[in-house]
Amino acid sequence: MDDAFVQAPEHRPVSPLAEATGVPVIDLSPLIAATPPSPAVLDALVAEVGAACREWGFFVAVGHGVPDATAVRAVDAGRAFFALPAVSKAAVRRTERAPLGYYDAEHTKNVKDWKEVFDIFPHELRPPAASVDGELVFMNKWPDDADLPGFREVLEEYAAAMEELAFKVLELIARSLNLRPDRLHGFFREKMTTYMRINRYPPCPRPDLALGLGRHKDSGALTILRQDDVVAGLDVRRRSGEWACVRPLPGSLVINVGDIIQVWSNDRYQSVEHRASVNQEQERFSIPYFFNPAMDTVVEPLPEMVSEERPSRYNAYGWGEFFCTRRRSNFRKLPVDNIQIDQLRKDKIGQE
Ligand SMILES: O=C(O)CCC(=O)C(=O)O
Ligand SMILES: [Fe+2]
Repeated sequence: MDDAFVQAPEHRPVSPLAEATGVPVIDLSPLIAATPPSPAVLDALVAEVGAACREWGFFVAVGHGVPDATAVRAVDAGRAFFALPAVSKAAVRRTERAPLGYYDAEHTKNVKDWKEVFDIFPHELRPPAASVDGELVFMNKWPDDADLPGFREVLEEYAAAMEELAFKVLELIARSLNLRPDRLHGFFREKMTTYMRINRYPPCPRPDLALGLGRHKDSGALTILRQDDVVAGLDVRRRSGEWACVRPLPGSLVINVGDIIQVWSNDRYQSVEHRASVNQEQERFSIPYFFNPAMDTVVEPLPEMVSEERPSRYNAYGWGEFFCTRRRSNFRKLPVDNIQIDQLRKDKIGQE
């Protein structure tokens, strides 16, 4: 196996993984019922979501209202895309300037991931007419409709369902932090940098040495992940340092808070490390939806989350620059690791 894929010994998959995951399973069905939930039911749901974000940074959502058929069509569309001949995939390959589309050489913490991906922006960002040199172009690259009829429509339908759910979860999170229900919505109204990805992790001859996706924290606000219904692979890092496998639960969606919610909440909620393991026998598919704010968002602890007893723990940073730097660096192996959110901490605790 190519050395580029080999993880440092301390980050190689360990076996056996923690048996029971313990990641909370939360039933969101009160949110999608024909009649709005009673205050008591809503309060109970908000408390559950708050506890999961505080203690795990992750939860598994059921009763989320996204029709299974919509998700299954999206996974099948992904499967068909990756099965296309290399030349068709190369036609929509990501470039340094236009970082959406197909890619098979992403690195996480400078080690190559055992995967191929296809990325779209559900709301494309058209470059301004007088585009600055080097500015990234977030326009989708769709495969030829003759190769893959209906591909685009299926993914757009799935992305629309994700967006609807993302705003509902955002409201639950705002409520759980004692904020106005729509307090966070404004960050996502215009020019949002939300993107959706289809991951394919091929079978790997040395799953003990490589990872489908190296350990990382999601840098955006929220991630909603449709895992493979059958093939396990998502591992979440516990405070103990142990990796726990989030076993597939058909029809569920795995939701986690990213670095931005950690910062907005001034550390009340945590963005937790996770990774994708691979195996020798079966390919695995997953579809993360990264719900990210507008390009011009300045991320810092919300004033409501800061007090004399709990001063702001982070320096403000420009999300657009952070995001674009990441997209650029994913393009190739760098001599240093990417900037991590902990480097923006005022106290630098936990800095790697
Ligand atoms: O494929 C998975 O299970 C995890 C994907 C993920 O964490 C990511 O793409 O950021
Ligand atoms: Fe992730």
